[in-house]
Order: sequence, then C-alpha cells, then structure tokens
Amino acid sequence: MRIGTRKSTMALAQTEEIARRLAVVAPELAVEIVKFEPVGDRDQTSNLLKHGGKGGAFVGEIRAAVLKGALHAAMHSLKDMPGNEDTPGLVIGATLVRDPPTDALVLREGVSLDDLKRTHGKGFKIGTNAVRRAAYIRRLFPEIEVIHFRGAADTRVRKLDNGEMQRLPDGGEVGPADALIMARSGLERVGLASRIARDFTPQEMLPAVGQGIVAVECAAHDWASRRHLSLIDDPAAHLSCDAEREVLWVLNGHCNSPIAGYSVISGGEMSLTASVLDEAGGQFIEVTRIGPADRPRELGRAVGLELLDKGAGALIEANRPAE
Ligand SMILES: NCc1[nH]cc(CCC(=O)O)c1CC(=O)O
Repeated sequence: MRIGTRKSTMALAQTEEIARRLAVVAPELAVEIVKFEPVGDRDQTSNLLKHGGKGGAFVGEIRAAVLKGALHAAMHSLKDMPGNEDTPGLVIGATLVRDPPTDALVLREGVSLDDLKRTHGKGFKIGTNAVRRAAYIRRLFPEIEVIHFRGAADTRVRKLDNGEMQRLPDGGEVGPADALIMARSGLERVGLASRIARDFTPQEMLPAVGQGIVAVECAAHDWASRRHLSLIDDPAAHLSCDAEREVLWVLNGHCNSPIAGYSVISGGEMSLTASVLDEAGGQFIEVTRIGPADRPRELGRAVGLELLDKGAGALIEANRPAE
C-alpha cells in the first residue's frame, strides 16, 4: 500500500502511526510512505486562501495522485479536509483513534503565563492562522493582539523561540509572537508537548471539526485497500467524524469560516456541540444536542440546521473569501 503524505514532521508521524497499525492487523501488507510537498507548505507567506484554502493548499495534490492510481491511500488530518464538497471517487477508509482534540497555548521561552495574566493580554502578540482560534482567544483575552502566523507545527515553535517575524502576503511583516495557539495533538506528534503552558478546555475553545483525528482516504472502488483500512478504523472516531463533518456540510463551511464542532460519545449517546463566531469574537452562536450515537449524520444535521435558524449563515457569508 502506497500512502501519500505531506512531509512535515507531524504528517510523517501520523503516517508512521498508520503504518504501525497496519503492520499489526495485516503483517503481509507492504507499506510505502510517499512524501509530497504541496503548495501550502512550499509557500510560507501567503494566506492559504490564495491556494484555494486548506483544501487546495494541502490535500488537492495528494488526492489527485490517489484518483489516478499513483497512490493507494492518502493521510490527512481530518481537520484539514474540506467539509463543504465531496471529492467524487474517494472515501475515508479509516479514522484512527482520536488524539486529544483540544488547543493549547505555547509561550516564547522566558515568557510566563503570569506575564500574560498580569497584562490581561495587553501588548501580547498571539500567533495563529485560524479564524476560529483568533475568535476564541479574543473572547478569552479581549485585549490581546492576534497576528497571522504560519508554518508546520515544529517550524512555528522554532519561529516563536527565535523571535522571527512572520512575512505577510502584502509584503509587510508582523511579530515577533509572544505565544502561539496550537493543537495539543500536533504538538505531541512532533515531540513538543512539554512546551504547553496551558490547555484550553473544549468549553473555553471549542475544537475544530475533526481535530485530533487522522484520516486515511482511498479510492471508492479499491476494495483491497478499503478492506485493509477497515481493520484500523476506530468506530468511535468515525462516528464523531460523520457527526462533526455533517455540521460543516449543512453550513457550507469554507476554509475561512470560524466554525467549531466537537462530539463526545458516552454509552449509546452522542453529545455534539458546534459554534459559529465572527473573527472579532463579538458574535457567537452555539448549539448542543444529544442523540443516538449510531445516527451521527442526523445529529450533525439537526445541529447545523439549528445554527442556521439562529443566524449562522450571515456570519459565515460575511467571512467568505471572494472567488
Ligand atoms: N493545519 C495544521 C494542522 N492540521 C492538523 C493539526 C494537528 C491537530 C489535528 O490533528 O487535528 C495541525 C496543527 C495545528 O492545528 O496546530
């Protein structure tokens, strides 16, 4: 099985995890990891919107290789997979057991959490490229300055520590950052979890749809690969994937939309919370519903429709990038 992946430290760690799990359940299968450097990684300056958002920037080239048969499978962070359109011919063959879904604060060396608290965020620069994180951090620390910050997980922390400026698409630059907000799971995968100064609970900062879940995509007609991938599929993660992504689908979420969604399964029930914010964090619509865990799409649909009833559509359209 040839599995395609980005070549960042985090992506390779995720793909190696897939290979390890396949080796346990299908020892006869030879796995080859094929590294790609998609445009979103080659260009470290532009806003991702220029490359068709996260979808175009990170997953487009690898998907094309699966579709033409050059790869049997593609590794994706589920969080980075576009949720408002299908890719005909491809299916998610496996979702791995979910890693911690939450976001965390990483401080520049020499800066303490007390400094941040004392200033109530004043004069502090927090780097992130995610509209959702920017919106939540502005709710938590209203006076904080949020700056555009790009790069693979380990690169981002290195830029923070070195006090590097972030180049901007318009030729200017911002920085240096005093802190970053990043996914705990990503930091763990690149061996930087010890740098976490504070974890945000899902209540403080609702995770992105699919955060912490590694997905493996394959061709719909490739039954051999589908059978192998089904052996490493975690049913609970797959149910959460289906519920959370249904919300994105109903909301027609684009790559610049501040949408969050997180589900928890307990016994036979699933609780799904999703929210839509504006970038300034001033407007905030949140919905929670509970339903049978084995009907995740129904639950996701109900949550998505209730968000629309409460006015989410206008917030999402206001942030939609021009075509
Ligand atoms: N867009 C980058 C990305 N894609 C997935 C993760 C890690 C978390 C995950 O697996 O969901 C990250 C890094 C981050 O958000 O800090």
